[in-house]
Amino acid sequence: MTDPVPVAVLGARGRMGQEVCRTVEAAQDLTLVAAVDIGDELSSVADAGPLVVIDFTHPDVVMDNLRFVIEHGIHAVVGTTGFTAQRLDVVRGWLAAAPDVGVIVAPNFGIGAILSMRFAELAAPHFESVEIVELHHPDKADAPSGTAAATAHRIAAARAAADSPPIPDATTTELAGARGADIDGIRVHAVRARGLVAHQEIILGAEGETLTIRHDSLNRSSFMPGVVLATRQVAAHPGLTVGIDSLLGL
Ligand SMILES: NC(=O)C1=CN([C@@H]2O[C@H](COP(=O)(O)OP(=O)(O)OC[C@H]3O[C@@H](n4cnc5c(N)ncnc54)[C@H](OP(=O)(O)O)[C@@H]3O)[C@@H](O)[C@H]2O)C=CC1
Ligand SMILES: O=C(O)C1=N[C@H](C(=O)O)C[C@H](O)C1
Repeated sequence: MTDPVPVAVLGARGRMGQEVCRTVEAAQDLTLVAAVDIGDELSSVADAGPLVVIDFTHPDVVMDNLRFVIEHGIHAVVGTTGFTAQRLDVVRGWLAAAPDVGVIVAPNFGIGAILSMRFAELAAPHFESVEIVELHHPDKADAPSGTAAATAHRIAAARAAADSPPIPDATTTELAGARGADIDGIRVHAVRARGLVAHQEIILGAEGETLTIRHDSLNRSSFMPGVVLATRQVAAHPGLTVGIDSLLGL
């Protein structure tokens, strides 16, 4: 039997971090060597000797964390949101100097959420209209969600590849925000309400029919199979991997 993979968790006292620590401790092939949160020294992560760092912190700090981890030759599984195309390019730049290091950045590790994004991408060119509604707990720092932004980018790319016409919208008078955010021409609406965890609807419309693709994360255990899969595989995937679709064969 091989030794368990040493894992450190950043954001360990947070909602996701606590769930990830419990999951790592319960997995026979993984071992938790550091659980770090705000106020702890990042150097304690390197001192603990992890093969993989899992980051669920905050969009404002995740880039500093990633640079530290990559510079120390540690693989990273990142669930923290806030990754723009520019940020991903910066990560690729750091990885160019550390070609053996693997980094997986995924806006959503829930298998159902990942599938729903794929379904939306497939459906979008076949419908005149498409809008996204994401619904989350009110303690969430970022809006719209990373998942919604990624879904919008993928839908827009699929529509562009299919030469889809612009989405119809006759709005000429608007209270700011009423039509949501515009991400690559796709309208994204964010709802925050106590009791919710993480939910998303992609509403597609054509003459005489609508299709609604809905995903619900009812608790944070929904993200754990994807996090564990990425943690097990990241060392075998040097460079930057965005999303875990490829690990799932999608
Ligand atoms: N990819 C996915 O599948 C998922 C992604 N997420 C994303 O993960 C991130 C975290 O979400 P969630 O757990 O709900 O948020 P929380 O606020 O509950 O947890 C974040 C934790 O990170 C801590 N933290 C802040 N700065 C640092 C730092 N510099 N070093 C170490 N820890 C730090 C926070 O401390 P403090 O509270 O004191 O600031 C907090 O304990 C968000 O970006 C969220 O969108 C969430 C769910 C699933
Ligand atoms: O903050 C959350 O809770 C979540 N964040 C991720 C996102 O912004 O997409 C993933 C999931 O929606 C839960």
